[in-house]
Amino acid sequence: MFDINKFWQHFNDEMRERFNEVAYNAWFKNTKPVSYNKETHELKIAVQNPVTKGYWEKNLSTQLIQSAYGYANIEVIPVFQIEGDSSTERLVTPKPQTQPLREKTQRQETNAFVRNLKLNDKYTFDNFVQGEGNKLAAGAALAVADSPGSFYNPLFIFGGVGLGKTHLMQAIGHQMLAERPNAKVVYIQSETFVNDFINSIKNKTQDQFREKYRTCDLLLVDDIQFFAKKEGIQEEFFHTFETLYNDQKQIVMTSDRLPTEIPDLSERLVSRFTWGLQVEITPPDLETRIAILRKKAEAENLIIDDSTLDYIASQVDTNIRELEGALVKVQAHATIEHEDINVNLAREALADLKLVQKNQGLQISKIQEVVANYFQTSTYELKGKKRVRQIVVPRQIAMYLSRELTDSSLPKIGQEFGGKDHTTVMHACDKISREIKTDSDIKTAVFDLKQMLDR
Ligand SMILES: Nc1ncnc2c1ncn2[C@@H]1O[C@H](COP(=O)(O)OP(=O)(O)OP(=O)(O)O)[C@@H](O)[C@H]1O
Repeated sequence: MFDINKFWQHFNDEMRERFNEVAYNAWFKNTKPVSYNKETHELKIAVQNPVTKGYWEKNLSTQLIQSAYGYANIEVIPVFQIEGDSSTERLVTPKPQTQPLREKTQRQETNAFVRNLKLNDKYTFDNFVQGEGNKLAAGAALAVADSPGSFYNPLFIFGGVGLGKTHLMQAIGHQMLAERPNAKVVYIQSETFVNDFINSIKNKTQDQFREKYRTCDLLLVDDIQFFAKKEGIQEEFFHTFETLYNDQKQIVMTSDRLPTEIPDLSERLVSRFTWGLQVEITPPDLETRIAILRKKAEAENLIIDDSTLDYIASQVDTNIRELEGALVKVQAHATIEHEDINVNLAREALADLKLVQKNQGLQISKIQEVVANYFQTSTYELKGKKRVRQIVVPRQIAMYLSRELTDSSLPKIGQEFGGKDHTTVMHACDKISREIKTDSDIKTAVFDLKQMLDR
């Protein structure tokens, strides 16, 4: 009799030995066996999200089959299903991966020159706290670090300012260097690529430029949105990308928005960027913010009780860099005042900071409220799915105004409108922009609403 729970325990024990804690938590902690069919030998396994599913199918199935064979002498057929993923992050599912043109080349370990540019020692997987807003991105980064060049290539991480995109990207670099110290890892800001390219033209050193970028094992390009509208650079990057991709070298990019939202990014780059995986990081919830602060406090040997951590975390809700800044500020205040850190001290230290971002700038929720009132409908309907004209038009106008009057990305707006796709928002924005020119009712409504929102 094959007891799946006992077997699962046995398999997990084996895997715990093989994987470090971060990887173990990512792939096994929330993965559970569901059922085993002794006729068909299908072993159903529930995983949390598509990244985990992909990783299991590609990298862990064989080990599972072997383990089951060793344990009970049966050949199981693993079948994966995604269960209850409440995550708010978006995962843009890859198009079928096009096969690289050339055969995988033997990695050149010897004589490889190390080009470990400015990786921050602190940006490792161990120091990265996983939470709702980043767990898909973290899983994808771990998967890429595990099988560079073959799993999700390129990996495109996008999201707002200070949410850990650079941290995750560099963690992949650290892991590669830990496993292959001679690997050539190139980490750059996209502006560096631009400057290097321009200098190489000026100094007639294009060969060296190409050598630097086209022969690395891992290319990490931060903030790729700065390639917007730079045609020559895009052309050069396209060739860099092609060479690396065809050699099955891993490419990881970050951006504050999706490739389709980067102005004048060439079609062929947009399409290549979608070959792999695009995954979003969204702002951390309170629990994750507390966990991040706790980790930082431990690293600095600071003793801070839970209620104080809770207080600091509640003051900064969108940007982890600012959250860290708040902790430094509290720490400095304690040193100057020669006092222990507690809630009162934290309150004093942060009093002068206008840290709570949610009151800054116009919020999408405010736009929804004003638009709903104007059209005598409700925010509930604006976020809903009804396709009748009396609701569709206000909804599209609200989306258009959210795009015009806030810094929010299309995915973020989609999310605020009941989890709609960014293409729906894009369509609404295009449509209203056109109709303002041709339909005087729409024009008047948008004009009035803008006046109302202009506090
Ligand atoms: N999940 C996390 N766990 C621990 N630290 C984090 C986490 N996310 C972000 N940080 C820390 O927050 C700071 C900002 O992160 P990072 O620079 O990676 O953000 P970013 O998304 O690349 O920002 P930008 O858009 O400005 O480039 C870093 O010090 C990073 O270590």
